[in-house]
Amino acid sequence: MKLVVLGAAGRMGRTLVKVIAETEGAALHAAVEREGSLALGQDAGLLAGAGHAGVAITHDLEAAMAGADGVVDFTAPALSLAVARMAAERGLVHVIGTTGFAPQDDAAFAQAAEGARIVKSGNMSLGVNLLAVLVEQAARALGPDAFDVEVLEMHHRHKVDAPSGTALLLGQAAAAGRGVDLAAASVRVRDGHTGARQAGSIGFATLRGGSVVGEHEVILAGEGERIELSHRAEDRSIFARGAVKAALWAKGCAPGLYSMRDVLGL
Ligand SMILES: NC(=O)C1=CN([C@@H]2O[C@H](COP(=O)(O)OP(=O)(O)OC[C@H]3O[C@@H](n4cnc5c(N)ncnc54)[C@H](OP(=O)(O)O)[C@@H]3O)[C@@H](O)[C@H]2O)C=CC1
Ligand SMILES: O=C(O)C1=N[C@H](C(=O)O)C[C@H](O)C1
Repeated sequence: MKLVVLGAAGRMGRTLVKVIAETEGAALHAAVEREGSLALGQDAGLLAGAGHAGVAITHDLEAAMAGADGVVDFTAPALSLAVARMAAERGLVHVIGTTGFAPQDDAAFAQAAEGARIVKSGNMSLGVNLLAVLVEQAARALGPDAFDVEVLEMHHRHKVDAPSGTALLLGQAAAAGRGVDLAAASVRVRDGHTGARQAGSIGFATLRGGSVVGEHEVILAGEGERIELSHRAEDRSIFARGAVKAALWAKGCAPGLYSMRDVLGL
């Protein structure tokens, strides 16, 4: 499968180039960065520490997508939205790991998925997607009156969006377990005299610092006992391996909008 890596000089882009080189059935077709990037013209494999790939990083997205089967995209919301439309016009696979979208962007992805095979997830790792299943079960079993749900996350100092896509995915799993709407139930910030905790709310807490790859914890706190379900990412390759697996899986699917739970059969 011929894959285009967007943001090829970024943290995830470089990891993806390495994982593609190691994955049977996947090949690096093109590597894209923004116009003016210092990475333009460099060999994507050498930049990623994966050996010579024979693919020079380009800013020409149209040319990069010509002849490709799919695009793997861990970049920024504006680019991912534009590329979803381009993937739809070409009937391509578009794997979207980018986070930080606005709620109204969902409609644009649903429309693009009429032509493209889109796999979109705030976290592409097996471990986090299994954790989401466990959180959903726990929230369903415990109910909102006896147990309060809080989602904590910590990431490296360079991360630009909050709460993380994973925290929102886990909050969504808790909301689904309880049969409530996350947007209505979530409390994203607490500051000053907040009053007592609102029953049934799903709280979020965000930490940023250093080089932390990604840590998430869902706490279900009751009277006299507390359940803590957590995941620690130690290496970005867990996300990249999930994304490449998603691309290979989606190639055989009809156009549509899929999640990592679909890919992993969870
Ligand atoms: N779903 C998942 O499993 C995971 C998701 N992520 C998400 O992936 C995204 C990227 O993370 P990370 O790799 O750490 O970030 P980086 O900033 O290291 O990489 C992003 C790359 O995309 C490039 N880029 C952004 N906008 C454009 C554009 N319009 N045109 C061309 N290139 C562009 C950036 O270039 P420039 O620096 O010039 O802006 C940069 O090289 C984030 O949203 C993050 O939350 C990360 C890990 C796992
Ligand atoms: O920006 C990151 O680094 C990560 N982003 C994703 C998120 O927002 O949850 C996934 C992972 O935790 C790393």
